[in-house]
Amino acid sequence: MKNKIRKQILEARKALSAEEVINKSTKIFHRLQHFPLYQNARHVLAYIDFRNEVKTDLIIKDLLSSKKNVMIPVSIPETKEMIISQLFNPEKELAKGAYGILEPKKEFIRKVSPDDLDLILVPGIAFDMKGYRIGYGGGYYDRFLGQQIKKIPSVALAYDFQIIATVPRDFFDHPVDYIITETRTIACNS
Ligand SMILES: Nc1nc2c(c(=O)[nH]1)N(C=O)[C@@H](CNc1ccc(C(=O)N[C@@H](CCC(=O)O)C(=O)O)cc1)CN2
Ligand SMILES: Nc1ncnc2c1ncn2[C@@H]1O[C@H](COP(=O)(O)OP(=O)(O)OP(=O)(O)O)[C@@H](O)[C@H]1O
Repeated sequence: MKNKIRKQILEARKALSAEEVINKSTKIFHRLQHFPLYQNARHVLAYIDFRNEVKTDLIIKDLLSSKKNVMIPVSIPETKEMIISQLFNPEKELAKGAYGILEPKKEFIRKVSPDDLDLILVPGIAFDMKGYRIGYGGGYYDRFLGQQIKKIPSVALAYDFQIIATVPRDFFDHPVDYIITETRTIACNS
């Protein structure tokens, strides 16, 4: 079931033009900028978008220019775990890593404890209103969110068409707290 939904939504996302991706991502960025959790956050886990995901370049620039701490995930395919690394200069520090996603080059990996974060921005393929999520199937974010000692607020960034009626739930799934799309901000309070 998750596989079928994944395939369907990925097809729709693939069909977006570069212009649509930029327009929608810019709207999502502006909504995020008005969001108090974002305004007050000092340590933010972002992600580096790939394959037509909601773009994060404006967000990362905004955070860095506000002297905030930006972290990004580094995937470890062997264990399907991710470590998080602080990013200072996206132009200089990144190169293609696992799955073709941009990651810090070895010399720029600056490992940070997940407990030092105060906001997590979550990528994904499909979400429901309760915050349940379908990703690429690696379980990276489920493992990561399950690892936390204290609960850190999480905000998914998604296009409207990525919100579906219900995402099938597994015992290891961790719902996100909010979803921001180009037209709405959803509080999942599940
Ligand atoms: N931008 C971004 N970064 C992210 C994620 C994400 O969804 N988006 N992840 C969120 O979890 C993690 C990476 N997870 C991924 C898991 C699988 C595949 C993938 O391409 N899988 C192949 C099949 C397996 C393989 O090639 O080994 C596929 O889908 O065809 C990509 C990313 C960490 N970083
Ligand atoms: N906390 C966990 N401990 C062990 N295995 C887990 C955990 N979370 C998820 N898994 C495993 O990871 C696999 C992927 O789960 P799922 O399809 O829900 O991933 P996803 O949320 O779509 O992927 P991603 O988080 O990488 O975007 C499942 O086979 C599941 O058994």
